[in-house]
Amino acid sequence: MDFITSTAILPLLFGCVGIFSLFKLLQRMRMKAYLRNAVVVITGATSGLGRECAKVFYTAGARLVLCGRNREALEELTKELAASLATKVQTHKPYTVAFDLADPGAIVAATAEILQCFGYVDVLINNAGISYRGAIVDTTPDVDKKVMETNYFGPVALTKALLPSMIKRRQGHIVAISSIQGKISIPFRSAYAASKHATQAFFDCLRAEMEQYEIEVTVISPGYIHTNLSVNAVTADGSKYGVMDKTTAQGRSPVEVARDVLAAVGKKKKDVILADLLPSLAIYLRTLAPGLFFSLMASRARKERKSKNS
Ligand SMILES: NC(=O)C1=CN([C@@H]2O[C@H](COP(=O)(O)OP(=O)(O)OC[C@H]3O[C@@H](n4cnc5c(N)ncnc54)[C@H](OP(=O)(O)O)[C@@H]3O)[C@@H](O)[C@H]2O)C=CC1
Ligand SMILES: CCCCCCCCCCCCCCCC(=O)OCC(=O)COP(=O)(O)O
Repeated sequence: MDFITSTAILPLLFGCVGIFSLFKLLQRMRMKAYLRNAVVVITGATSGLGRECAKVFYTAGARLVLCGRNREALEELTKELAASLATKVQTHKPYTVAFDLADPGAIVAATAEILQCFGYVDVLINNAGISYRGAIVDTTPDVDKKVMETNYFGPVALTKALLPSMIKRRQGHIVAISSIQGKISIPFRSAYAASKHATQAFFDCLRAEMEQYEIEVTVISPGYIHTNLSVNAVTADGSKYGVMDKTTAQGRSPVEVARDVLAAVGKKKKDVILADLLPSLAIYLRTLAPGLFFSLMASRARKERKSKNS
């Protein structure tokens, strides 16, 4: 046995580890080269995950176009990035473009402004979004529309507006920040879950249709992240929810999630779930045992209703 170990198994083991390390190294080098100097547009860069994505892509040497509604917050972020410590790669001063994704008219003008910054776009990260809290029976159609405009129609319109220039160059990468709720629906999130399911469906179609032009599509579905998403959420009557939910507060750090987004984009992943075991299992349960999943969700709705009424 000792003879076999020393003459066959150990060299084989070292060989495998060596090949694996070399593969990882090459993958990292390819990823860095892909993102260095790439023109990356990030929507919702004023806060939360978008803001952290701006930092990691900036540090990776990307040429950024930062988008959001709040012009001052975008300028502030640009200054913060410029003041950040020197990195190993050359960094570039970001451009900013302020517009409202829920305003279809604004997207046409914003696209022209985005394309003027560097002349083309390599990566579009559709990150901006709002969440929602409410019962379906109490929710006004205007609230459903607002969530769909921000999370679905806006990103779809921006993507479509940027596609012709990507197709012409036969180069580009579209990223959609969806959610675990783009894979499963949980009670009292109807408009949000619907917008994220629509996002998943649209960008899955886009991936298939863009393959001929070598344009990549990545859909990223995170679980809870510690941002202001719940605070900024809209309620059934259109007012701001204004509460930092426990689930949000206990969510992953946006810094870590932004690093995972950078890696997913760099590796040109097609579909990525960034969540703990339970949400990941829930996705399987929804597919393999839908009846059981629906019972669990109904019980969750009962409990939530009870705790609200008590
Ligand atoms: N936090 C979480 O638990 C999770 C978040 N996600 C997703 O991550 C993405 C980022 O959210 P997160 O960082 O958490 O939340 P934040 O509320 O911190 O950030 C949302 C961003 O979207 C922008 N935004 C909102 N509405 C509009 C609009 N009408 N037009 C343009 N920009 C808009 C905001 O910018 P401004 O207000 O300046 O316009 C802000 O920069 C969202 O798509 C969300 O669904 C997914 C899973 C979990
Ligand atoms: C085989 C055993 C399987 C057990 C499965 C039990 C079912 C557990 C349900 C788990 C539900 C997870 C929901 C996760 C939701 C989530 O991560 O959402 C991310 C967001 O987008 C958050 O937005 P919100 O506005 O809702 O805070």
